[in-house]
Amino acid sequence: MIIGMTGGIASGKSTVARAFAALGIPWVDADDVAREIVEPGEPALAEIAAHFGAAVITADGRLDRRALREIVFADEAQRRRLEAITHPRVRERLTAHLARLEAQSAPYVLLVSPLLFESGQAALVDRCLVIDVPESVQIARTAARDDVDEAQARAIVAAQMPRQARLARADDVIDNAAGEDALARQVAELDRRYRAAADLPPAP
Ligand SMILES: CC(C)(COP(=O)(O)OP(=O)(O)OC[C@H]1O[C@@H](n2cnc3c(N)ncnc32)[C@H](O)[C@@H]1O)[C@@H](O)C(=O)NCCC(=O)NCCS
Ligand SMILES: Nc1ncnc2c1ncn2[C@@H]1O[C@H](COP(=O)(O)OP(=O)(O)OP(=O)(O)O)[C@@H](O)[C@H]1O
Repeated sequence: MIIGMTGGIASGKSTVARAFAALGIPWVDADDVAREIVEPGEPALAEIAAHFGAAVITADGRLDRRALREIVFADEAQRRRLEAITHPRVRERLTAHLARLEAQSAPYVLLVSPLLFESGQAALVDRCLVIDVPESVQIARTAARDDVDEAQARAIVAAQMPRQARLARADDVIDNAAGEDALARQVAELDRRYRAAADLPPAP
């Protein structure tokens, strides 16, 4: 069984994934895979350089992520162009990662992705788990964590699926506006349900 975990920027996906990992559940993160496919030498990086120009490539030939971020979150057409280059490759590599994880005979596995619904990755999973927080919490946590100002955090949130639309597609929801204790309880309860669905005993 593959659980797709999603939520907007800074909703807490990595934090929740670590809590599942502590219960023995393996996971793959779409943001990590999206980084792998633009490493030097990868065809996606060459396509990005051809379309966006030298301004998005650093002196040592790597992707200048900040420069590209500033372009694509200010211009939807450019963001769509970037996604046309990256998303098919991300999906292809995720499929291979998930097959490898499933072969490890874990009770179930997690695909963690900010764009599970937006980029067609939901087709790769059996159930969708949404990590839900109000937008104000997302913006505050993004600005506190990343090298991103509040206006850009708002632009990134605006480029993602609206909160209510995401919730409407959820099979399960974790409310991550509450504290870490409440989060741990919700993860333990879901883990019990997922193991029961997979017909396996609970974690010790
Ligand atoms: C624009 C890029 C270069 C910015 O890089 P940066 O290191 O600043 O951010 P990072 O990759 O860590 O992403 C941070 C968050 O931004 C959000 N985000 C990233 N890409 C997108 C997008 N196309 N649409 C909406 N939100 C996005 C996600 O919530 C993500 O978790 C990078 O995000 C990118 O290449 N995006 C396109 C690939 C993609 O869609 N990745 C998302 C997972 S498939
Ligand atoms: N329940 C919580 N209470 C307080 N802070 C939290 C909680 N959950 C997560 N955070 C903090 O919020 C920030 C975002 O969390 P995290 O990195 O897990 O989100 P994410 O959804 O994986 O983000 P992204 O996809 O943007 O990388 C982190 O700084 C994290 O420590």
